[in-house]
Amino acid sequence: MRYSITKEWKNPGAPLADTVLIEGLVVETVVGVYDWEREVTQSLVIDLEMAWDNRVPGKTDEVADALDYAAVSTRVESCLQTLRPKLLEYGAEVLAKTLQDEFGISWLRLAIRKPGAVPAAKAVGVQIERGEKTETGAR
Ligand SMILES: Nc1nc2c(c(=O)[nH]1)N=C([C@H](O)[C@@H](O)CO)CN2
Repeated sequence: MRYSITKEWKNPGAPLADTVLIEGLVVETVVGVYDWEREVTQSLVIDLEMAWDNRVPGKTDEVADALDYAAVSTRVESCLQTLRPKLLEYGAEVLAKTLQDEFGISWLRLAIRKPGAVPAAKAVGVQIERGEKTETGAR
């Protein structure tokens, strides 16, 4: 008899490790603490890792069961363009809460980079993790 080794078999009750990814999403918005920065738009680069139970869309092949990365990307852009944050920290906090509330994401890791803000660096930025990974991926 053959046994397939599943996560549940190895570690019942463990948080689901599945995620949906968005990497290198470029958003043009007003951002920054200095007066000149309130007069221009600059590029932010967003990386997102979001807990989701991919077993369900993996069975049904229905986007309605998936965390739609296209829909999330559109919301990331509209959120940051409306917010026009001074600090990346504030942008990250509001964006994380917006995505968790609107898409039912239990846990996410979010990085916002601001290329060119420090000319000697490739990019500077912030990274946050919010929420808990649950057994099913749901909130
Ligand atoms: N931790 C942070 N430090 C700084 C930020 C920020 O958002 N978080 N922002 C700035 C300025 O806006 C800078 O990017 C202008 O080049 C400075 N430090």
